[in-house]
Formats: sequence, C-alpha cells, structure tokens
Amino acid sequence: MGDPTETTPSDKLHRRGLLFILSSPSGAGKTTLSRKLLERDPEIRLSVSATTRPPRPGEEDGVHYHFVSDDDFDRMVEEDDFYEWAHVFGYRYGTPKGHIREGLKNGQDYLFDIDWQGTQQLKQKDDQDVVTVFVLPPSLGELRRRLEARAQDSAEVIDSRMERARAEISHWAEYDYVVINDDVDECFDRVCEVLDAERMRRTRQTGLIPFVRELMGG
Ligand SMILES: Nc1nc2c(ncn2[C@@H]2O[C@H](COP(=O)(O)OP(=O)(O)O)[C@@H](O)[C@H]2O)c(=O)[nH]1
Ligand SMILES: Nc1ncnc2c1ncn2[C@@H]1O[C@H](COP(=O)(O)OP(=O)(O)O)[C@@H](O)[C@H]1O
Repeated sequence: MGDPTETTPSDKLHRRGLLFILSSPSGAGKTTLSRKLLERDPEIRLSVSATTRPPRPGEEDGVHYHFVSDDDFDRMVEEDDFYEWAHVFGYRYGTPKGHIREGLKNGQDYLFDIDWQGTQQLKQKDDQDVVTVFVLPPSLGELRRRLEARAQDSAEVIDSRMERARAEISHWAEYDYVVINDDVDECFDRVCEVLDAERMRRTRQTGLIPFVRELMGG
C-alpha cells in the first residue's frame, strides 16, 4: 500500500455531470451570465436549443440556437428528438436530446438557458442531476430599461416580454437558488459559487478516490 499522505493526480474526484439551468424573465441577464460562464469554464457545455424564432442580429445558427422552421420543429417532436419543449412568446423552443445522457455519465456538465416550463420537465425526468438557478432583475423598472437598451425588440414586443415577466417570476420559488443581477460581476461570482459547490456534492461522486479506498480497506 502506498503512503496515504501522498497526494497524486489520481486523487481527483470522479463524478456525474450536472444539468445547470439558468432561468429568468427576458432581459434579466441570463444570456450575459451564460456567455461569461462558458468563457470561464471549459468543463461546462451549452445545450443549444432549437427554436422557430428568427435569429436576432449577431446570433449564429448552431451556436446560440438551432434556428429551424415550423415543419422541422414538428418533425423533431414527432421523432421524439426533444428532452423537453415549450411555447414561449409565440414561438417554440426545445432541448434536443443529443448526447446528454452519455455525457452526464462521463462527468460532462451542461448549461441550459430555458424557461420555467422546460425546467419543470427536466426536473421530472432527471431530478438528481438538475441544479436550477433563478436570475432576478433588481427591479421591474430596470428590467424594462435593459430590454430597451438591448434594442433588439419593438416597443410592442418589449411590452409583451414585461407582461410575461410577471408570470415567469411567479415560478421563482420552484428553483434551488436565486440570484439578483444588479452588478453583473457580483452576480456572476454568486452563480460560479453555486456551480462549484454543486460539483462537490457528495451524492454526485461516482467512486471513492484511490487513497480513500485504500484507507477504507477496499
Ligand atoms: N423550455 C424551453 N425554453 C427555452 C429553450 N430555449 C430558450 N428558452 C427560453 O425561451 C425564452 C425566450 O428566449 P429568447 O427568445 O432567446 O429571449 P431572451 O430570454 O430575451 O434572451 C427564454 O425564457 C429562454 O430561457 C428551450 O430549449 N426550452
Ligand atoms: N447587471 C447588468 N447591469 C446592466 N445591464 C445588464 C446587466 N446584465 C445584463 N445586462 C444587459 O441587459 C440586456 C439583457 O441581457 P440579456 O443577457 O440579453 O438577458 P436575457 O438573456 O435574460 O434576456 C443586455 O443588453 C445586457 O447587456
């Protein structure tokens, strides 16, 4: 038996991946937070949704969304290609199954920017791997200012997003964590703390690390 006080690279924890969900009313900042997280953290991969909504300026097919036609979406539903899907703002959005199940087993983490309906469906399917974070704006006035500053929607669309914000926020109590996105860097730090702590959750560990196994006599 080796010296159990020696630390070797094989002492790394091995764990299942997790499904990290960020939801918020439109404009609260979940896209901004998601992009920061993907830049910081090479271990988490974005689950790219399919949507029938047209691309916004700067959005790339296959990177931000898979932009598909109504017929394509219908076909994907028929072929059972989605983990979950929902109607949002008059369009359809869905999470393609892809290789998520195999990835989770291999310790791959996935980031989801999906609404409360998708969150409920994923929780029903896989509660143990799902971690949910609700992002609140500091106020409704600030939410409207951000939607206006983003300048990608008409006044009418902004009104409908503000209307829907009330419905979205009414689901915040269904989430594991809540953060307020006032200062974006502070909020991002809180989100990273949640992710880092959840990765260490004992129930995600898939086996004892070698020196612990040796100590336990196994
Ligand atoms: N259920 C579900 N919701 C999604 C999916 N992809 C995006 N959404 C949600 O659809 C809503 C509208 O997204 P989007 O059109 O990008 O607008 P944004 O929230 O203003 O950035 C947001 O609440 C997203 O979280 C998905 O695959 N499934
Ligand atoms: N903490 C913040 N303070 C000020 N503006 C922000 C903050 N977070 C995001 N924004 C801005 O608000 C707008 C909406 O953010 P976005 O990330 O697109 O929201 P969502 O994806 O939730 O709709 C964007 O123009 C973004 O740059």
